[in-house]
Amino acid sequence: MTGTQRIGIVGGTGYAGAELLRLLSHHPQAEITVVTSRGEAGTPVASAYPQLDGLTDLVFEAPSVETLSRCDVVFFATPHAAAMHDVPALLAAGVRVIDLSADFRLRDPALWARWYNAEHVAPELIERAVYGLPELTGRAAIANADLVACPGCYPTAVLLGFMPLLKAGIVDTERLIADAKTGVSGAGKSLKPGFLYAEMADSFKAYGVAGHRHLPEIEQMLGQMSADKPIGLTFVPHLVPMIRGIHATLYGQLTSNEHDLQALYENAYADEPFVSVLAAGQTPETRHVRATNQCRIAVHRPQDGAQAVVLSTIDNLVKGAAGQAVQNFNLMIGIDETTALTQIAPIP
Ligand SMILES: NC(=O)C1=CN([C@@H]2O[C@H](COP(=O)(O)OP(=O)(O)OC[C@H]3O[C@@H](n4cnc5c(N)ncnc54)[C@H](OP(=O)(O)O)[C@@H]3O)[C@@H](O)[C@H]2O)C=CC1
Ligand SMILES: CC(=O)N[C@@H](CCC(=O)OP(=O)(O)O)C(=O)O
Repeated sequence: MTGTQRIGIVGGTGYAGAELLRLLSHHPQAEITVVTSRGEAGTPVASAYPQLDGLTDLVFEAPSVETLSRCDVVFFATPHAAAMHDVPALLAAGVRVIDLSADFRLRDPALWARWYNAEHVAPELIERAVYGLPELTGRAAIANADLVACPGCYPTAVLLGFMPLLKAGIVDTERLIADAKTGVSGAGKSLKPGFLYAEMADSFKAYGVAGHRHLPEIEQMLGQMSADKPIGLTFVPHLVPMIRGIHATLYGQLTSNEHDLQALYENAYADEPFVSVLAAGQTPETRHVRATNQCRIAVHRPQDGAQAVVLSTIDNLVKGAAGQAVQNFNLMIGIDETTALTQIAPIP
């Protein structure tokens, strides 16, 4: 086990960066050393977040490799196509990197370029990056990594929901459906007219139906967990008027009648600290995972038919972003994976 780690957070004024600050402020082995913002450089961090009054004297700094090299571990909570510019120099300086953005999630840089409308500037590092979904990737690979690509929020909910079915090989992998809903914090803090209160409160809509950038990421990882079977996924995201939370309803055509799906899911996640399988017949709710690193899953087989229906819920900012990043951090430094991640959702 390593000692206290000096932490850098790039993108400290954004929602995912703020969530990292919230979680790491009480982490026994994290000393937050650098928090960046280009727009707020020079401003005290606690003036942006009164919740942190008395907990930090830090001042936002402009991001630079020189500044961030003072850290042992740097978290990037920046929009896509930002981290890839600085990661090569940070790794060369011996800094370990946990990237919450999509820069190192896709194995194929040409596919990445198509979905993210940019040329990848560090394609040579993609192989080196470990996909940071501990329940799928395995702990040893993450522990040994110096570059972790944290999954997207929708991929986390969808992959954890489908994984037992695909690993057991009992669904048609070419006819999978993921119907997912997210809260508005998924879109980040920057101002966008479509996310004004008057535009989205008391309303509900699908978006990205023709193709969302999480589709290739989900397909890539579904392929990996099903021993490279061909994958066909219909993925439709929706925006619901809540702040946090993802609810994914997943459909898979069963190819075998012989499985007790409830037992399959309970066994698959029996040892996972952050995945709870609900009792038969129950349905998860986003409020029960709010501000926690939990994924709550229920598996159903309506009318004992050929369709498995899986309901998967997470908090997009925690298990879908900052919490998962801290889970990876804990594994990387060899401490209990649940450190600083044992929050209980507020009631009500
Ligand atoms: N919100 C969510 O639910 C989830 C987010 N993520 C990912 O986390 C990342 C951050 O998302 P989110 O917090 O929502 O986004 P926000 O828009 O809320 O925040 C972005 C942050 O990055 C900083 N920033 C922007 N551009 C750059 C740049 N070129 N270099 C350095 N800093 C920059 C901004 O501050 P400033 O401009 O002042 O520097 C701001 O602090 C994204 O990649 C997102 O996809 C992942 C899963 C879920
Ligand atoms: C409401 C909303 O816009 N949600 C975002 C969620 C994605 C996100 O946060 O980005 P990651 O790829 O890092 O997970 C979206 O659909 O693009």
